[in-house]
Amino acid sequence: MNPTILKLGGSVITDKDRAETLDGDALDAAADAIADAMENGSVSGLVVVHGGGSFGHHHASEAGVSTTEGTTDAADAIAIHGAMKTLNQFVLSRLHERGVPALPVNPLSAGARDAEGDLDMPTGQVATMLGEGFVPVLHGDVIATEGKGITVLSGDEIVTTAAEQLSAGRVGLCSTVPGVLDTDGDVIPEITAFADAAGALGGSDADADVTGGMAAKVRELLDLGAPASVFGPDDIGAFLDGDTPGTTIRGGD
Ligand SMILES: Nc1ncnc2c1ncn2[C@@H]1O[C@H](COP(=O)(O)OP(=O)(O)OP(=O)(O)O)[C@@H](O)[C@H]1O
Ligand SMILES: C=C(C)CCOP(=O)(O)O
Repeated sequence: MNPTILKLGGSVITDKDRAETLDGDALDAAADAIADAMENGSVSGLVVVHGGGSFGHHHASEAGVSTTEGTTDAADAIAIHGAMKTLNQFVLSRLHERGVPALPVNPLSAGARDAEGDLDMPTGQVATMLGEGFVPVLHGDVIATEGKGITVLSGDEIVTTAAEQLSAGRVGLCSTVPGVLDTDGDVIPEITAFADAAGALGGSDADADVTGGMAAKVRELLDLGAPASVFGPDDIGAFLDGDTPGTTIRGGD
């Protein structure tokens, strides 16, 4: 099976400017699109990953923790991780309400980074869940990091790692924007090098973002040996049905 990996941006399913605030309507719409695609057979194996939005980013920002800055304070780690599990529970419930057999996978308990920052995240449990017909739902999290305590692991990094290890057939990242935008605000159809969009690329509009917004997303996806789509919330259904909405990012093989 070559599963489809779909990331729901934290900025889509939460109000990123207000701490621990869900965007229930946006999450319902995303869950509807996923349930419809499962029901009509457009996707067989699906892995969902969601970002932090105002749950993870708010607590990480308060604690001064990012993908590179760590902490050895267990209370800070649990504040960030606990908020992500709360958001994960919301995502699971909305999927369950629609009959999607979603199961949680918490990265803190499943992986680590070495002193060079390289991520080791085994995905055997995800593959077995897929084989048994479940929809694994992973999320951005904190992760033990050699020499730094814990650091933040972004949902985007989980997407690229899982895509490689599971030989994903399709990879899609849903954010608040309809794709990667150029300096005129138009969607760039295809990016094959960072220079294609560098002039327009920035971080997230949200003050509390600790993982680098669109610029970090594009860098991450260029490292992936398979094409990935970046699109907005209205295009989740189209992506799951096999279209390539928004921006296609093609890195080297
Ligand atoms: N050139 C660009 N094109 C599109 N978005 C851009 C660009 N430059 C900066 N951005 C910002 O990047 C944001 C997307 O990154 P962000 O990290 O917020 O995404 P997300 O994955 O949806 O959320 P989260 O990180 O919480 O999961 C957009 O909402 C926009 O504010
Ligand atoms: C802030 C935390 C804990 C996760 C961040 O994941 P992202 O929103 O995908 O960048």
